[in-house]
Amino acid sequence: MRRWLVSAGFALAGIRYGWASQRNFRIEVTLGTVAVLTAVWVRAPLAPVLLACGLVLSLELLNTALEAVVDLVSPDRHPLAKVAKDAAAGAVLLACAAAVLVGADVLGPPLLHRLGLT
Ligand SMILES: Nc1ncnc2c1ncn2[C@@H]1O[C@H](COP(=O)(O)OP(=O)(O)OP(=O)(O)O)[C@@H](O)[C@H]1O
Repeated sequence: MRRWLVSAGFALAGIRYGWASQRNFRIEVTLGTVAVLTAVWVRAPLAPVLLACGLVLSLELLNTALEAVVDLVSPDRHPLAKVAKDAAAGAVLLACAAAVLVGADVLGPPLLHRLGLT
């Protein structure tokens, strides 16, 4: 149990670093919070919204980790460093696009109904 708590502490430190250093991570946390609160408000299913948020935030942290490793091993510019960073950024972009589609599909209809637009 103590070892698990120590590991969880390191993991939380990683999340704190992401929050402190990555503007995109802060934006995604904010948008995710808005999406979850909206889902609660319009009584939409929470699971797909939470999964989409988790996917985006997890990939953003992995992207941050990969950027740190690339900067460590390849401080000078290198084509493979570019491939690694661009691919990781592409993964985040794909997850964000999927999250927007999930949000529109899950939150859109009940939100329009709640606002009296349908
Ligand atoms: N060592 C490198 N070699 C080659 N290209 C690089 C290298 N470092 C960065 N790049 C290029 O510059 C882009 C931006 O890299 P950078 O490390 O500034 O990340 P970023 O997208 O600004 O992320 P963040 O703002 O989260 O730090 C990369 O996607 C890549 O195309």
